Amino acid sequence: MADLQHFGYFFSRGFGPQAWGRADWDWGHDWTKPDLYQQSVRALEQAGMDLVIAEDAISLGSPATLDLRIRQAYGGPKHDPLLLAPYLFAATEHIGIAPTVNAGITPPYLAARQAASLAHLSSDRFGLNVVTDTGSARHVGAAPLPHDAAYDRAEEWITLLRRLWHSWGDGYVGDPTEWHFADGDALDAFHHEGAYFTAAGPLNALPLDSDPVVVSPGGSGRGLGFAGTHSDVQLALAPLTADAVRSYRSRVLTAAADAGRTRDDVRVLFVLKPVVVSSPDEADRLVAASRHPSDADLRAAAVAWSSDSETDLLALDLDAPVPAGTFGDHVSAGTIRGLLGDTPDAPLRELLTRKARLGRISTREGFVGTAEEFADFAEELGADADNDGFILSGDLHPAQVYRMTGELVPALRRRGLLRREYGDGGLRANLFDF
Ligand SMILES: Cc1cc2nc3c(=O)[nH]c(=O)nc-3n(C[C@H](O)[C@H](O)[C@H](O)COP(=O)(O)O)c2cc1C
Repeated sequence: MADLQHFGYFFSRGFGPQAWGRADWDWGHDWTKPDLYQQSVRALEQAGMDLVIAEDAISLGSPATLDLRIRQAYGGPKHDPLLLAPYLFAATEHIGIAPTVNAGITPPYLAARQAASLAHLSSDRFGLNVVTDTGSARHVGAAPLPHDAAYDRAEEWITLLRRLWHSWGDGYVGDPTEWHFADGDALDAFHHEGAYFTAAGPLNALPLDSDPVVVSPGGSGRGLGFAGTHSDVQLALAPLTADAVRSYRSRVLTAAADAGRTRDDVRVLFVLKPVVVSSPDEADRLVAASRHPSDADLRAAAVAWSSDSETDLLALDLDAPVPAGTFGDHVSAGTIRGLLGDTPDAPLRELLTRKARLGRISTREGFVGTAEEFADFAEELGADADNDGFILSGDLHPAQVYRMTGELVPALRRRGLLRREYGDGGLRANLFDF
């Protein structure tokens, strides 16, 4: 039997129109109502997932590219996943829920209080996915910060949240025989004036047995440093070869060691979007069909990348390289790299063709395969790269969840890679019990 790994789900479109543009839309769920998400998280809990992470952005993006962002609902609308979390907790017992919270948007006192309230309500199943996007600063009257300064601010933010969560010290007594609720003198009425925030303690929420779980997704040097220092889970995006996984893990674990933490204090979970099919022949057929994408396939890829890059790729010449200066300052370097790769001079048609092409998991060229082939792959990365586990990514829609996990869960369980039961300690225990 292989060692157990950790599995979770990234609700990658955020709290928006799940399945829009796909046949699953005709299941007729109303994406603005809780039932769709409650059904999905129940299925994911039955599947033994540690947690569900909800993507979010508070903005529809640059005013110049609003139509690109919403025409196919790639960039919005998005409702606030923090407010969806209580509905998901009410529908489940063990799985953790980690909505995205932007450290530049939600003031630290408010974030600490919301997180503490949700951690109590859910019996410690709450986590926060801390992001540093600065493009939406204008919506709250803040100045956008450069990349590294946004991480400086996020470090100050999370340090303040922890100070607030601990601001009752051992002042909570809770003794009804003496009607003695708490010792005010033990509370930390601190005043913080930092580079980015002014805030005062103590928090007016009851202390917690353990801090809410902190998730982070940033993949730059600063992002991995933040993960090593502050996070319980790194939502990792990297090529899924043993070498790349080992190298990514070691960068996070080195940062953890530098911060006085150990490899057992942080889980590095790699994002994976599997296309699980029922036979190797079917997988081969899908991959072969994608070798020569149709104009409609290229257009769909162009629409998706236009939204992600907030740049109208549909207006460009398909048979010429993307002209220098096409991407404005608002576009993330990671997104540009994701599209251009190592070939910035390739014609756009070739770039989009690559994006539309699929590959087989059995040859490690892509993510199309049978459940057994995925289980082989997960087992191999566990053995060869000491991988902690994976975050599956997709819409939070029951049809999509079952399509992805229906055959995968039994295959992973037969290998001993996926839990069959939960402990009782909430999200932190899900992540650190093994
Ligand atoms: C897998 C993954 C998920 C992310 N999810 C979000 C998100 O939900 N909301 C957001 O604003 N940014 C999200 N980001 C962006 C990061 O928070 C960060 O702003 C961006 O990656 C830039 O930081 P970096 O240069 O350290 O990667 C995500 C990034 C990755 C790789």
